Amino acid sequence: MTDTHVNLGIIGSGSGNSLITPFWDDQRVMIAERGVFGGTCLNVGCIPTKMFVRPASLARIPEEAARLGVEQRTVSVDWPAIRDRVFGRIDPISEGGERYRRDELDNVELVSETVVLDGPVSTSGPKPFGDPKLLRTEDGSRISCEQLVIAAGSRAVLPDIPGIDLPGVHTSDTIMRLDELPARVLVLGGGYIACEFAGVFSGLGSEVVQLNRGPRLLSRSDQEISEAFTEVAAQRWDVRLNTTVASFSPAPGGGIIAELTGTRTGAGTGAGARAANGAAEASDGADGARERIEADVVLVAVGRRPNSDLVGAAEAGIDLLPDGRIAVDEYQRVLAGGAPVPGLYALGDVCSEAQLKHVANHEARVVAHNLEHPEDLRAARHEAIPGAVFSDPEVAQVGLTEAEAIALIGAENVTAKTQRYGDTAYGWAMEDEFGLFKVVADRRDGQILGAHVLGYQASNLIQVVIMAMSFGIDAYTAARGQYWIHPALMEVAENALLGLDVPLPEHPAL
Ligand SMILES: Cc1cc2nc3c(=O)[nH]c(=O)nc-3n(C[C@H](O)[C@H](O)[C@H](O)COP(=O)(O)OP(=O)(O)OC[C@H]3O[C@@H](n4cnc5c(N)ncnc54)[C@H](O)[C@@H]3O)c2cc1C
Ligand SMILES: NC(=O)c1ccc[n+]([C@@H]2O[C@H](COP(=O)([O-])OP(=O)(O)OC[C@H]3O[C@@H](n4cnc5c(N)ncnc54)[C@H](O)[C@@H]3O)[C@@H](O)[C@H]2O)c1
Repeated sequence: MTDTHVNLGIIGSGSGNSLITPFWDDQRVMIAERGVFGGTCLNVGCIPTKMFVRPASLARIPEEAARLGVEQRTVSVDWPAIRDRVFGRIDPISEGGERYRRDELDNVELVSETVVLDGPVSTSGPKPFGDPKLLRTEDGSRISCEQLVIAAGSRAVLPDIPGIDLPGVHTSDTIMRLDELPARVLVLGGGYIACEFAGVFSGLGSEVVQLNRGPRLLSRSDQEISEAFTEVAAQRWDVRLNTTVASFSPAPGGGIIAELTGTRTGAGTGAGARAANGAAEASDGADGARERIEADVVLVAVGRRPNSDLVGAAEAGIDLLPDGRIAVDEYQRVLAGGAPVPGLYALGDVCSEAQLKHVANHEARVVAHNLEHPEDLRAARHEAIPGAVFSDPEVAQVGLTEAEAIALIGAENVTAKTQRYGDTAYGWAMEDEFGLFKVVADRRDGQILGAHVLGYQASNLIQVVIMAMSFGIDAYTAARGQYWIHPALMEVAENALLGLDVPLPEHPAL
């Protein structure tokens, strides 16, 4: 590649790819992608994982049907067919997107390799974009960018455990492409990714053992929801809490042996747990030897780190947060020495606290506007960011947990209501046993501070509270200012809102 100058440079083809709007049709654009075109969400994240979640949920239906007097059987699970359906749809989208960027746009150059910042960034220079931002490719070519966006994402953290590099030890990047459904899966971690894959593999019929370092799964969720999720998960697969892995080693007949460390508490009691306990080689007997678990594959899901190092951010003098994220201001402008670098933006996992696709996409819309309108910058909105864990059961949340609300405004000013699905009409129809819809609000004015949902369709049911929070609708008005279809499951949200101890507005809706 020869040295070149572009009006817009973009590092990363995930949400970064959406920045190339028609505005740039007559200007030079360079987009760099070191991996598979389209980024995490499309290729190894949100989309394929949820395409596995759906068949896993279907495979579990007989358990629920039996409670309602219907006998069904999941006869078989065809892993290669499920996998090929997922990637048969995704891979062509990635390939088509790459082809379009590479071949069909005269003004856009796709650089399919790692690019890094070449030298320190400058907070001065001519208005409005400052000094050019310089990049270096692997072959040493230089790209000078009038404006540059770092949308370099994040990658799985691999803890320093002996044997972590054995072939049977996977991250979410590789585990979905396995040749066959593993009979025994060991999942390390208790967050989003670990809980989603534990749900998928146990639903499809694998024996799953999930190890978490802390005392609860989804420990950043509201405590009541996290405890309830941990309890239900432990009935479906084997959950080991306060436990991690000291080492991995190859098992004699293939597979992996994990040597555990930590106190073993909270082990599951349900069908999945019993099956998986059978696969565990408990050997922490009187001799003090550590317990060992043998599995066909291991999934390591203990967090993701921002890719700021892969773009040479520290070397270029960019401010980094303690966890390695690039520091940005409210307009998504990258900071150096505490000051914004003109014409240099970051978005998505490389800079955001919430590593979520809808956040990366919102920030991309903000950055797209700011690139095109440098004299009319718009700020990103980071309030009421929702998230959902598509495990079995689902968990969804928005805003503050009850504990966070108490810490912020004092226990005397917080009201919370947890409505059980099972105490609503549709919950009776479902014979629901564990679903919860919790709302947290400010007792003084009824402002909704957060919502936390566990159970069927949690990711959809929560949207009504996200909307109320986003538009500043108080809890009473959200509940009584609209009709709720009877007897839809959504009544669980209405009942939770009505159960809060909040003042009535001046003219309360009836
Ligand atoms: C298994 C899994 C499931 C997920 N499920 C969900 C979900 O259900 N809902 C949700 O909201 N979020 C989910 N997420 C999170 C979501 O995928 C991310 O938040 C989102 O994709 C981040 O987008 P991004 O554009 O910031 O980064 P990415 O999409 O990761 O794009 C960054 C790109 O930059 C490239 N790159 C990095 N450095 C360089 C360099 N120096 N030179 C050239 N290229 C470079 C990378 O190769 C990468 O392709 C999931 C994540 C995972 C891993
Ligand atoms: N549905 C979604 O929106 C979705 C799905 C997947 C991923 N994501 C995003 O990706 C991010 C990363 O996901 P993640 O699950 O890897 O990380 P996470 O930060 O959500 O959870 C990491 C978990 O691993 C545990 N842990 C850490 N070190 C450990 C060790 N050595 N042994 C055992 N347990 C250990 C932690 O206690 C924690 O429970 C999420 O925070 C989320 O933002 C979102």
